[in-house]
Amino acid sequence: MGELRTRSLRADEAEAFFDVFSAAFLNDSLKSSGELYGPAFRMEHAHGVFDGDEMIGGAARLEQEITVPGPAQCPVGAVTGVGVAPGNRRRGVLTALMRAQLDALHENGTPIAALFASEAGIYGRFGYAPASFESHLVVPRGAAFLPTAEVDGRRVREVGREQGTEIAQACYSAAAAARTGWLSRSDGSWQARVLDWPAVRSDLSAPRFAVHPDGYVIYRAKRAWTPRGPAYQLHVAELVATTPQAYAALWRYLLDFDLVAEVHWRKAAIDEPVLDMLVDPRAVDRRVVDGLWVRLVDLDRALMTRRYAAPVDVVLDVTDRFCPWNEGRWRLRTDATGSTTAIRTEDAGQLSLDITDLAAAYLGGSALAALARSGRVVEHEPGALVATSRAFATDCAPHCQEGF
Ligand SMILES: CC(=O)SCCNC(=O)CCNC(=O)[C@H](O)C(C)(C)COP(=O)(O)OP(=O)(O)OC[C@H]1O[C@@H](n2cnc3c(N)ncnc32)[C@H](O)[C@@H]1OP(=O)(O)O
Repeated sequence: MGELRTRSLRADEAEAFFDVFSAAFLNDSLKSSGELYGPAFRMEHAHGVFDGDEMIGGAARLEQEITVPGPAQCPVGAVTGVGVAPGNRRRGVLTALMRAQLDALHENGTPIAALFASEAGIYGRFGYAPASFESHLVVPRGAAFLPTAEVDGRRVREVGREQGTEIAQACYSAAAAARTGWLSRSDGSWQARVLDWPAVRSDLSAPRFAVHPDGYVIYRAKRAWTPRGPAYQLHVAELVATTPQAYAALWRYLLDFDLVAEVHWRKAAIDEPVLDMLVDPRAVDRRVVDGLWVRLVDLDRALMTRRYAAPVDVVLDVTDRFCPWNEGRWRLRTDATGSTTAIRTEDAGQLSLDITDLAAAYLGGSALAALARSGRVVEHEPGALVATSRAFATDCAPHCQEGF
């Protein structure tokens, strides 16, 4: 085995990149995924690791914006397409890719990186932590709403892909800017989201679009006939509404669908409003798993981009094994006007924590006070923990219904 070299890729290396990606996921149909994902990202933003002339590992990133608490928009490196060809694993290929990628984001001033992890044990060592959680919901057909749920009576109608995408794009952009954890989307990302692509279709129908004047739902159907009758499933890809009444109308539409036994949504928020609208919330199957993983690339930029729930003045003593430029003591200070500074200080640390703890708390997904109970965050000055934890808290749980 030769010496490994890591470098950014050229546009003409897309085929080799997607070959590695498909080999890594043991899925031959991903070889053609360049068609699907190609328009979403630029190959020059991807890195490859080479053994001689052979590409044996790759990692890409999309340059997008994420809504952070405030709400405020923050540039994010959305990491995707990470894979190392079988037979080349545990040689440090991923480590080299993460090194190159985080150095590039640091150099170009992108404050945070984010990803969905295939396996939860991989990314903590590189400073990532789960920053949002998602619910897998299964709601039975016909589930009744409480009288407090007001359903907008205007009609929900089915439209084709082209019209549906146009309506969805406008509605999504209006909603995303206010929802912590939602990402901006390029035309390429939209294309990847709405195409009917066999590799991701599995046993589901092509995406279907149902629209309302103030919202939309993109879903796929799974047909099933049983001796007791039809038992179709509807699988929600995303449901977006700009008013609570439209949200209720879209859910009512799904829950009252003929032939259907269950509505599934794998990427619902953990505080999804439908859970508070049902007469019988126990009828819902709900499983919570990690969602978006975040890495603070530049701690100071990241901390200064978001807003805080309360004024705070605290010295954080931070460890960061993989990005040492974040290590050390930082004074985070916000005032009642929302003005925030995060600067290096020689003062004694009031809280000791790792960069992964700040990532976990960054969008409001985990409380620093809870992380302290697990021993990850240590308080050195009484009162510092509660004050800082409250400042990081958000009204609604962060959520990200992307799948990159
Ligand atoms: C954002 C995304 O795209 S997520 C998709 C990630 N890709 C996949 O899951 C595809 C299948 N898996 C792979 O391609 C590879 O196994 C990868 C990318 C997960 C790991 O690549 P490798 O080159 O083997 O990793 P590398 O040798 O750099 O390992 C670094 C460390 O991570 C650990 N590690 C690597 N993979 C895993 C894993 N799946 N679970 C737990 N630990 C892991 C290694 O043991 C090593 O630990 P050490 O530093 O204590 O020795």
